[in-house]
Amino acid sequence: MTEEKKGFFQRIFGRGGAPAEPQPSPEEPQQPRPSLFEAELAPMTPEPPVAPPPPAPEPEPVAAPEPPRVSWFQRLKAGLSRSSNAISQGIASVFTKRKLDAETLEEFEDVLIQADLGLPAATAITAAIAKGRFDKEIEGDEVKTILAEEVAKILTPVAKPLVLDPALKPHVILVVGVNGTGKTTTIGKLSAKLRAEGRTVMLAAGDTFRAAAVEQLKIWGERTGAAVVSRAIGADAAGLAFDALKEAQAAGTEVLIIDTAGRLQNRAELMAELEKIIRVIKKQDPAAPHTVLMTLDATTGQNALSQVEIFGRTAGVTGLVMTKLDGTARGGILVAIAEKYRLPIHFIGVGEGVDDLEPFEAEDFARAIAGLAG
Ligand SMILES: Nc1nc2c(ncn2[C@@H]2O[C@H](COP(=O)(O)OP(=O)(O)OP(=O)(O)O)[C@@H](O)[C@H]2O)c(=O)[nH]1
Repeated sequence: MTEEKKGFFQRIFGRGGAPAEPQPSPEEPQQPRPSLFEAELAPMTPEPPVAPPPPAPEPEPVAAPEPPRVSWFQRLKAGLSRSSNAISQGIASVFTKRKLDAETLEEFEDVLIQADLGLPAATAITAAIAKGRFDKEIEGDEVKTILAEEVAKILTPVAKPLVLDPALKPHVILVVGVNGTGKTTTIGKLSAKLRAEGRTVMLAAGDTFRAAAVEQLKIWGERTGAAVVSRAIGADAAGLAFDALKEAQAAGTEVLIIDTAGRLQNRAELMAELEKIIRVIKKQDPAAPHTVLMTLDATTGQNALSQVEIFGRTAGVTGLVMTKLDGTARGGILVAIAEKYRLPIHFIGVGEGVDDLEPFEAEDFARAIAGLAG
């Protein structure tokens, strides 16, 4: 993890936001806290000193420190441990010889492919390891460092903040993705961030198939102070999106986030419905949706590639959010996706809570997947 992380909002929205929460620093010496009791009894005018001086106040009992919340990097690292363990074990079993040779490199390439990084990335990383080191001694830790550097090279160009245009009222964000990938939860988290920044937000419950999804969005709306537009179950999702945009325009809302029903990318009729939603939104504002966010479940392996391919083509995805990176993620796939599609990755989800959405940081991710400390 980078030593000094910029403020969340600065990084994601490119302007000043809520100040970062003060972090507890256990090493710092405790400043003696002024006693409230003494302050209340302090005389208004100084009195002549009275001997003997009062005994020193009893030290205040120090409350037991609250157990620190697991940092998002620790959760990311734990979430990626399935991938990083497989890679670490692969490195330990492959780099057993004293000198680096072609067989070792080939076996290492296989380890990376098994970890979902994809052939082009695996080849590039293996070539970087071979460069200048062929027939020389190499340690596992050196391999990990090079791996992290090479993964960071692939991910850095796509680690981009989500930029909202403040001139738009509203800036329309359409959220798409396969069932259960975390669309509604991500919308709730995003809404919370935007509201904390003081922006007005409207949520459109475009998953008109599932009553539970509409309810879930309403709860997020209530929790985050965002208006929610919904219709009866079974209503036309495109019509709802159209109405929501009209309402947001009339109200001068700054950000409209439209939820959509989850759909498998190979269901042509559902993908056609998504196209219709976009067509109808464009009737109201030809430039909208300004952002098409796609959620990807990090526990999915290779299938994520075809999800990005087809949603990208059908819905014009402009950026990705990788969710569930706190679980048993198959993080390598993100490297393959970045290498192949070069779509911006705006955020990662590291839990189900409202604060568990973080800007995507290429270097942190690269170090975590290589099994290095943050
Ligand atoms: N651990 C973890 N769970 C998450 C994260 N994001 C979402 N979830 C959980 O994943 C499940 C599905 O999330 P939803 O937000 O309902 O997903 P969806 O894409 O809206 O689902 P559909 O409407 O069925 O398509 C819920 O149980 C969420 O709490 C995350 O970053 N980490």
